[in-house]
Amino acid sequence: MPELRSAALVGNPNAGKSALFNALTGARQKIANYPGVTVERKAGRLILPTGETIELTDLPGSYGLDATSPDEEVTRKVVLGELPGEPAPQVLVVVLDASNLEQHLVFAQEVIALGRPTVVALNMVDLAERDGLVLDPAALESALGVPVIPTVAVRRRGLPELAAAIAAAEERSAERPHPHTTLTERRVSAQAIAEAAILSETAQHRLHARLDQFLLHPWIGPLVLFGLLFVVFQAVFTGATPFADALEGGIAAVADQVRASVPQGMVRDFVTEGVLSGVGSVVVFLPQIVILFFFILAMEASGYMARAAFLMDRLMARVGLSGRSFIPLLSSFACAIPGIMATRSIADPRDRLTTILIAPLMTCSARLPVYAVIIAAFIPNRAVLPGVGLQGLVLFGLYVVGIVGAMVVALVLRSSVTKGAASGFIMELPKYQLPRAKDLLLGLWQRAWIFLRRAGTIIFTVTVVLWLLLNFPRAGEGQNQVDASIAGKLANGLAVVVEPIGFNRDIALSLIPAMAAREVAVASLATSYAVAAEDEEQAALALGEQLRTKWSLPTALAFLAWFVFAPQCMSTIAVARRETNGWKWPLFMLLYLFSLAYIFAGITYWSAVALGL
Ligand SMILES: Nc1nc2c(ncn2[C@@H]2O[C@H](COP(=O)(O)OP(=O)(O)OP(=O)(O)O)[C@@H](O)[C@H]2O)c(=O)[nH]1
Ligand SMILES: [Mg+2]
Repeated sequence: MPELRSAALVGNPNAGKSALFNALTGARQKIANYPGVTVERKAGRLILPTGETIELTDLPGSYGLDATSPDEEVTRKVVLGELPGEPAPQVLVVVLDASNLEQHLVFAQEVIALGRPTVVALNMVDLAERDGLVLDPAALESALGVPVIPTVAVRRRGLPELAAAIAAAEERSAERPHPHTTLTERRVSAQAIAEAAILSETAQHRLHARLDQFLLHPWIGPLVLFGLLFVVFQAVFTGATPFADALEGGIAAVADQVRASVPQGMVRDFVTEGVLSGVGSVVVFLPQIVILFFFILAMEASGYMARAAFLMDRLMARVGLSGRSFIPLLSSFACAIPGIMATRSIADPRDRLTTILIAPLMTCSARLPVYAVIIAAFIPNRAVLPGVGLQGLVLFGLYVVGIVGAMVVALVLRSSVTKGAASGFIMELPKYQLPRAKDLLLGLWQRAWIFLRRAGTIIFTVTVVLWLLLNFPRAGEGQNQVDASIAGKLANGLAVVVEPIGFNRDIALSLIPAMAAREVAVASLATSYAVAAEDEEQAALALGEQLRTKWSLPTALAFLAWFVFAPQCMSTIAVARRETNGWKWPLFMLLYLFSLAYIFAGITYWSAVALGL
């Protein structure tokens, strides 16, 4: 074989390819316990025991080389070397889930039959042992005709052996011509090979089977899911409050320090009004973000997420979608961008388009600061039932409105622009696993970092620009600075449009910069109130107190309703353009979401006024 330069990890979804990739290359690709996590190929550097460095590619999971979804197509093209200018990887590393051998052998045989240098990583042997399976790698090796290396990716077991086997992988096609086999033939032989490789099996599946009976029960299951989500939103409020208060106090103390030590003038105003009030008002939501992601990551790692998709399948079928759409939609709770990317695992193009179009309706974590600031200011912090706070309940309600909105929109789209029947849904349920503390902490750290980086880059930049636009031209004697500024004048124009739905000029002012990212709405409200403040004492007031004195309850509620729908995120539009190959659908998305935002904010405002709130 010519000098070894490249290898790729192939196998069924959820076999642990990305976990192996991370362990072998030191990368930090997302891993989670459900199929369809990786949707793009990703390359990294692997150093072999021989000292050579090769390029290792992580691929999306696949069930076969003739699969049709966009992510599986990537796998096929890379494996077969169909990408222009990119030769096929020299060594194929087939990753098998040892606890799910028979099923994973079906695709493995297809890859091995290509006759290329191949190594099998028999991964998750720890789970197989846990389930009472004793395997014989040697039997598997002789049945498959390629080296088989037992591994535990998450505990780094078997990695040096795997790397050595990659280095030693041999050219095989000449000696072992494989006839083309059909899927049925491969299924039959998969069963035979698995049987021969399994030395003994004790019935230890019982606990998990019982757990599934309970969690997948037609009506207990949804109840548990609903209850769980409910707990999450309660925790986001109650758990975060002390930390958020401490952060807020810290930022206020820094602002006081700046006021005391920097002489009065533009520099001081810039730091206190622009940076500390503006960016600081977003950063205080870090504890909420961390708590939300703690639950999301734990659900992903434990294997519960895929069960939730299974439970939702029936509901999704009613609106013309399948459980396949559930995972992209669920990812959209973090951010619509990975959510829209995750739709690549949906084979049916119309299912996929519908899912892309409704993904922005899922409440992404960027909305959390907006919701939380309004809820904390306007919704009394009292218990409706023992242990059930009103604030958490309202937050939960906002998430539900987003979900219901998405379902209604899906129903309408599926009977008009993306007309068609729901496609079937099959997804394998992953094994239950206890989330590993290290993975959880790493995941939380990554999410916290993403949040802080946004605050330091995009939110900071937009807030600085806004602060400049708010401060120039300077106000004359007796005139308010915001009224005199460029930003104030621009906002006056937009205010005419949004006044009918109960929005004031301050809100109009925050909506334009918030197109960059939703959290900017909070930062720009805080900055504009700090700039508009008559004196230092007023400027130092927390945003919540400013809102309470300046907004009516109907206005605050209309603002919440607006943010359930409004597509205020440039990056989402950009990703939708890339994933749908054109401007048509992102423009459609902008139009329908802004219309819904306007209509629902208006309905909310006028209903609240009519109710005398
Ligand atoms: N116990 C155990 N868990 C593992 C092992 N390898 C991976 N996992 C877990 O299995 C789950 C799936 O791992 P991934 O690496 O995301 O799987 P993948 O093959 O990349 O999946 P797709 O990207 O969806 O194709 C994760 O929860 C991992 O933590 C292993 O050897 N033992
Ligand atoms: Mg993966």
